[in-house]
Amino acid sequence: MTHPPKTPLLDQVTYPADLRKLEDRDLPQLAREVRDEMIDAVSRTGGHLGAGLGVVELTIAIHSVFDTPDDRLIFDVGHQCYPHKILTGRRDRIRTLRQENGLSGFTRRAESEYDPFGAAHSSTSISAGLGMAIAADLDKNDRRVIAVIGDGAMSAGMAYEALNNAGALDARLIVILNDNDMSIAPPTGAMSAYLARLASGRTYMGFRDFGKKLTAYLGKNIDRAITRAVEHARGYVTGGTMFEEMGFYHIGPIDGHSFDHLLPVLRNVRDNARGPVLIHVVTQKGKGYPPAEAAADKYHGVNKFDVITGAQARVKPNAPSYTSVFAEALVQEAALDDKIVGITAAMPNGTGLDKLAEAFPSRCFDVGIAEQHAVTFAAGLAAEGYKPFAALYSTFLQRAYDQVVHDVAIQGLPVRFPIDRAGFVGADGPTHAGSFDTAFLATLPGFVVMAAADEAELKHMVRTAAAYDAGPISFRYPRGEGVGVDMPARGEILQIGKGRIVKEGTKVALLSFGTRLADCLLAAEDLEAAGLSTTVADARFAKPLDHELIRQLARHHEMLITVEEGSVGGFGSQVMQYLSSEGLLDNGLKIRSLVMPDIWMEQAKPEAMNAHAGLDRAGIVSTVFRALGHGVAVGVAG
Ligand SMILES: Cc1ncc(C[n+]2csc(CCOP(=O)(O)OP(=O)(O)O)c2C)c(N)n1
Ligand SMILES: CC(=O)[C@@H](O)[C@H](O)COP(=O)(O)O
Ligand SMILES: [Mg+2]
Repeated sequence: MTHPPKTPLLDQVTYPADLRKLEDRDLPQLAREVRDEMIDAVSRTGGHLGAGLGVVELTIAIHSVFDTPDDRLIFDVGHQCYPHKILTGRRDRIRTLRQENGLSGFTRRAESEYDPFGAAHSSTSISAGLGMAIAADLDKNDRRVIAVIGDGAMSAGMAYEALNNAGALDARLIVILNDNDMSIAPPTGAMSAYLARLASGRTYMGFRDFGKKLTAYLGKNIDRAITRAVEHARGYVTGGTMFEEMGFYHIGPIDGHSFDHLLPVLRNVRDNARGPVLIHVVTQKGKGYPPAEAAADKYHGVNKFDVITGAQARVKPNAPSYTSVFAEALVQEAALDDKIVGITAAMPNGTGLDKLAEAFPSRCFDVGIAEQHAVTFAAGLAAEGYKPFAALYSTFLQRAYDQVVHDVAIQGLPVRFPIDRAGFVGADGPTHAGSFDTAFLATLPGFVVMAAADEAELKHMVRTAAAYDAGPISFRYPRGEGVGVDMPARGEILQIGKGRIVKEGTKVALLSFGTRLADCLLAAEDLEAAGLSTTVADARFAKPLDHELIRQLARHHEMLITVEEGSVGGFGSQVMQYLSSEGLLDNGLKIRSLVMPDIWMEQAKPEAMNAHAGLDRAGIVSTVFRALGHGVAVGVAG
């Protein structure tokens, strides 16, 4: 590998049509060059490396055999799509990955006609593919639809809902199961074990007999009912796979890095498949880059790195990450209370629950990519007197909302919800932003909804949640590092529903919910310098609200501004509801509610996103000036 890479063959390929002009014998070289290009690019941008390295040959083979973009190719999650982007007219922008105004780190319809469906949350590809396959049938169009889904993504219930429906509809859908025996962490669950048995139990098929068998099953002029009966009988004789029992013709396992395996199978399926087909390919996450192959996480998500050594750039943090503060606080409380248990949905490292698993392996559960199950599993534990901490990213908690309402809130079960990645997350963009959790939780009767203003507050909230058994309780905190405050040896138990005044003033009141407090304090300095005496308060709770604090701020200030890194409908809306219902808006109080803007904000650095949203120091100051009728507007705050 040279750096920057020499790519004479790839230089001839801008789109798949160029790729399809190459001979089969050229494709291994093309794969080497795509890999080199991708490693070089991600070494400069950071991003998801391991998954894409594992599907270089598969991506090339699919674009070589199928007539993309007319044949639809959908990647599940989409974090493995960098080779696909390099081969579909976006190589020239691949070094803008996940940056402001750059390429998305996932597939996006708005970005390319080669991305027929956006992704980022997992396990959606089969459903979307089925929709497109049925649309093709209704249009009497013979386009093919291919969904590439990983073994990790196959641990989510939605994938089975789709398989179940596809099998029944006998849809012409091609599902390629990319089995690299990895999720972000090593996979969990019975499905993973089943796939491992399939991958090891059934030797790679010889292609002569395979070709005859596949053509016999898939043959154009043989009545489908007969072939399905034959296939079903085969299942009884040879022990059909779960996929076959669900109506799919199951092919594989085949070697997902061998063009000698991939090309004949894909061509045969392209030319003969009449019903749903599942092709089981076995690949290696991180393939072709030794530092990734050797890493426990296969370089799933990496910072910028040195291509030669694989050493990732590490910025020395000024303060511990919120995730590490949560994890350490939880382990500390779990050591004192054996009813505390942790649940993660395939994100042990991302949520920090790997630390709980190390300390108390029998009290930490990785349920796979199964957020709905995670929440109701936690509810079951709570029903039996345990104290479950279901740690989910804000964006992924969205997937389990009905479970939160129906299984936890209505029953008033004391499930604890540590909500990580709350607010803007930066490089992952709108699909991963933690925008809505306050809005969708604070509307639920009986829910306690907290937000940590800094890492010390987070430690208090972990202790408070551990001690709170009266019903469901959540606490949100952002991606990244804290602000560098002094840390208590152990968190304190906060009084439920009580906020705190951080700075006394008389004219303007800034009421913060969450980590925007730091910017509120800086804005207060600027406002004081402009002669505006400013109070800063930390609400701590969006539910129950601190009515006494809010009344005091409303009655003794000319202006009240709420600030939160969340969508409209959250904390500020709760405060407005209270103020209006109490008649506290009837005496001319100037009020503004600063929230994340009502747009899908594309990826950028989180601080830039907060500035664009008017949620930073300058945006808060300009809002006050505008509301008081003087000064210039800064930022785009609405
Ligand atoms: C609903 C949801 N939960 C969690 C995640 C986080 N996540 C991203 S990729 C991934 C693992 C995917 O594993 P697999 O499908 O096997 O793909 P691989 O990385 O192995 O190629 C997870 C858990 C997500 N994207 N969506
Ligand atoms: C693809 C995916 O969904 C995860 O890898 C996600 O990008 C992780 O986000 P963090 O980097 O914030 O842990
Ligand atoms: Mg995998």
